[in-house]
Amino acid sequence: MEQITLALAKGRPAKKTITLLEKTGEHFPELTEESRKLVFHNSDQSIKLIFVKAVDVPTYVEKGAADIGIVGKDNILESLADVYELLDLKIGKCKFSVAGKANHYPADNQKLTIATKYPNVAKKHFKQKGQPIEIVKLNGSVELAPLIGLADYIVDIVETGDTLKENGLSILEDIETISTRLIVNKASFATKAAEVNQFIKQLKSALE
Ligand SMILES: Nc1ncnc2c1ncn2[C@@H]1O[C@H](COP(=O)(O)OP(=O)(O)OP(=O)(O)O)[C@@H](O)[C@H]1O
Ligand SMILES: O=P(O)(O)OC[C@H]1O[C@H](OP(=O)(O)OP(=O)(O)O)[C@H](O)[C@@H]1O
Repeated sequence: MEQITLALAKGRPAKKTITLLEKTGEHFPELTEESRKLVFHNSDQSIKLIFVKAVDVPTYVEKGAADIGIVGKDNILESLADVYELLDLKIGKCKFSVAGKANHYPADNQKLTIATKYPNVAKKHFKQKGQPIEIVKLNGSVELAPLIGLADYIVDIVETGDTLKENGLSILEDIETISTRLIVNKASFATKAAEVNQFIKQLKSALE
């Protein structure tokens, strides 16, 4: 059996993903919550685990630097990466929504300014609606943009809705539901079929 490289998103979803991984029966002896290491191996060295910034996971997988990636659907959609998405891990659940100070769009078809961490997702959504937009790409605190007049609306992740509520914003539309997914490099899916399928099988039973 060949070794597979598994890229995990660092940050918010990592803890639940690691718990799930441990449930597959694979043990990573050096992996602890405090560790700052970025590369780990399981006991029989069949899996190399690498920790990558969430937004970079689809790139690692598309380029073949990792055979498998575990990352939020938000990052997969935004990356436009050409990978197979094979499993929904049903964790990290949230959604993409459009929000603003007003709970409706202007009556005319005027160009709207949209602030977001996810320009590709926002462009695709408004293109489908035939709504002209201009994107303001931000890297966080997106809810601030409509409050200070930087944008008319935002496209952002909503989980509990608390951030919107506490900033006086309302949802105009939901775009898509998000959860953590397993993605696979297209070449690896052919050349390491046995290894990849075995890992997916283990994850599926850990999910039951
Ligand atoms: N309430 C939420 N807000 C943001 N992301 C969430 C939420 N709930 C689940 N997620 C998932 O967690 C991922 C974000 O994790 P995290 O915030 O650690 O990453 P990040 O945005 O890359 O972090 P950083 O702030 O370091 O840039 C998202 O890609 C999404 O799939
Ligand atoms: O609906 P809620 O439960 O309030 O969660 C949604 C918020 O969480 C995320 O921000 P994050 O904490 O990642 O901070 P950021 O501003 O750096 O993106 C997201 O961008 C929203 O702002």
